[in-house]
Amino acid sequence: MTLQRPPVNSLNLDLLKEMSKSLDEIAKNKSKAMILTSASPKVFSAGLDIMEMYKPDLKRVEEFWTTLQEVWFKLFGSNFITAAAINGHAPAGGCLLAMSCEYRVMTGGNFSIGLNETALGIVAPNWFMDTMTNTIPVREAEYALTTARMFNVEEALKVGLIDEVATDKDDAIAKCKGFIGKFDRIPALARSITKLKMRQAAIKRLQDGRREDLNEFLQFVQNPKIQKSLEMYIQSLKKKA
Ligand SMILES: CCCCCCC/C=C/C(=O)SCCNC(=O)CCNC(=O)[C@H](O)C(C)(C)COP(=O)(O)OP(=O)(O)OC[C@H]1O[C@@H](n2cnc3c(N)ncnc32)[C@H](O)[C@@H]1OP(=O)(O)O
Repeated sequence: MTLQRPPVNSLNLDLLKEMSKSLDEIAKNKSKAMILTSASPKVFSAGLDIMEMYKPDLKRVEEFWTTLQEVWFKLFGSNFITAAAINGHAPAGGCLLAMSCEYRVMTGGNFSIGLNETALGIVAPNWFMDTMTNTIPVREAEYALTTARMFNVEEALKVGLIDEVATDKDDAIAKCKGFIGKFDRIPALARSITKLKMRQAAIKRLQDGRREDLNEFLQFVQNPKIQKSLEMYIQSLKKKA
């Protein structure tokens, strides 16, 4: 699955809906595995489209959040094998997508990956945190989340946020295929049940608290202080350009 929403693959409602549909198709056509990557040469995904959260239309932003939850359920909780060929920056929601896969290969270069929400004055939801603690040790996750740490490729490898480094996108995809090939001699049902058991607690937590998570998000997004933080962050992104 190749993300292709220039310039930075930010996740707006339309892209999330497309991803949700594609994940359904992959599950339905009984594909063995999926590799998630990006058509951009330098950005895997810039995370959630901040413009969806800035001065939002309430009905749309509610659909935006529930679709994001759905994409996470379908990706994190998929039966099929998932790997991410991370060929560029992967902040926040971009990092979430990568961490929701079972294996991550990142191309070397001046790219960064991490959950930087606190830098925007916002708090990553519990299920973002759960996805991170499913990937790297809890202590490292707490430190990274509170400090909005963006890891460079070497640091990400060292902490276990990524599994391998690749020279370029083709190499990243080849390495993802290498990971997928490891399951050739493992019975598929045993593999997928094991994966889902390992992920069950995080999945159940969001299933049980889905409405509460949405309400919390809706409150956040209507909070004037959060809106101010988002406005300042958008300005800083524009100034950079
Ligand atoms: C309100 C309650 C919230 C509850 C919790 C929500 C959890 C949130 C999760 C998230 O994912 S929030 C999004 C966090 N993402 C970021 O902080 C990434 C910001 N972007 C960047 O750091 C950089 O753009 C990049 C990804 C490193 C790429 O850099 P590059 O130099 O290649 O591109 P830019 O010139 O910076 O950007 C081009 C263009 O795109 C706009 N843009 C960038 N990121 C986003 C984004 N996430 N959403 C919307 N738009 C984005 C950027 O402003 C530029 O626009 P123009 O100036 O061309 O108009």
